[in-house]
Amino acid sequence: MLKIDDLSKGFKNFKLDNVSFNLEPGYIMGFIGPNGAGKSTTIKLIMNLLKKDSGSIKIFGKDNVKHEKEIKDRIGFVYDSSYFYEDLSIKQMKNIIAPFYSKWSDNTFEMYVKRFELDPKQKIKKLSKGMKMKFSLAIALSHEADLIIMDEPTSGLDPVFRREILDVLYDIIQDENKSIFFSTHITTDLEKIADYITFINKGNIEFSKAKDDILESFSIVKGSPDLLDDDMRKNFIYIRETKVGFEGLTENITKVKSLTHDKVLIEKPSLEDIMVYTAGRK
Ligand SMILES: Nc1ncnc2c1ncn2[C@@H]1O[C@H](COP(=O)(O)OP(=O)(O)OP(=O)(O)O)[C@@H](O)[C@H]1O
Repeated sequence: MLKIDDLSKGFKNFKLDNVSFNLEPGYIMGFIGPNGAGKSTTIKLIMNLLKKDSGSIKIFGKDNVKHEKEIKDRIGFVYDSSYFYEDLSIKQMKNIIAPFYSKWSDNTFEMYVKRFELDPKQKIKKLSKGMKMKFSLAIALSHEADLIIMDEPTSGLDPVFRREILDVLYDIIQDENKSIFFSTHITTDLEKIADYITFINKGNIEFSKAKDDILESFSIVKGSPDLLDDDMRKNFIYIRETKVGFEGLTENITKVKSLTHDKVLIEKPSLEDIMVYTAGRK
């Protein structure tokens, strides 16, 4: 579906550095990372809204620039800021967008408009942020796209809207030939629906793996500060220390257990823990 190899793009104060990852058909991949890590830059490069310096982006096995028109016909794209004409109504805007897609379906669009409780006569400028996102999503889902790409689709949405959007995404993925790639800061959403997580930090991919493998491979360790000698420290990605104890993230729990003779408390980290500790690593 999506294959990115050694993708680089430099700005004055930032470099997206040899980014590589793959997304197979039938899966949802979450794209996470701190502010300014390079998520939107990567998505813009995928959508050919920015020009890469080097590397390759293949979508449906084809170069994303050479075959842009054909590829975009099969992509549903949801961008984080509104790109609609504010003075038009939902229906008028839809009428402008629909002819660009070879497989546009008014029936599907109307189904989503109903499901999202949108009024087709309402002007775009009168829609709330959540309603605009729903409208974007209705557009993205109404032309039988095989790949849905979204930049922070759930940001700023309340939990009820968010859950509904996650349900829609989950329904789409029941078709094993479709995939979804989306960036988000809301890692709990990914814990619910993502199959794969790609984590970018300062323009570099930290990991791109199955969510279950990620959650399985990391552990949070809590213990007394006197356990932290140099040997022990080497096993941690990040350690937060106070006078009374430490808390650290490790990928090497067997070694930590043997060094501490089980005198530590071990917990399973959330994706947020993994992201925060990995990003905080010195
Ligand atoms: N057109 C541009 N010109 C110069 N620098 C840019 C440009 N676009 C992005 N950047 C810089 O590239 C870096 C990565 O930005 P990007 O928007 O990709 O991050 P992000 O991971 O999407 O962040 P956020 O989570 O805050 O949305 C930032 O330092 C940003 O200032």
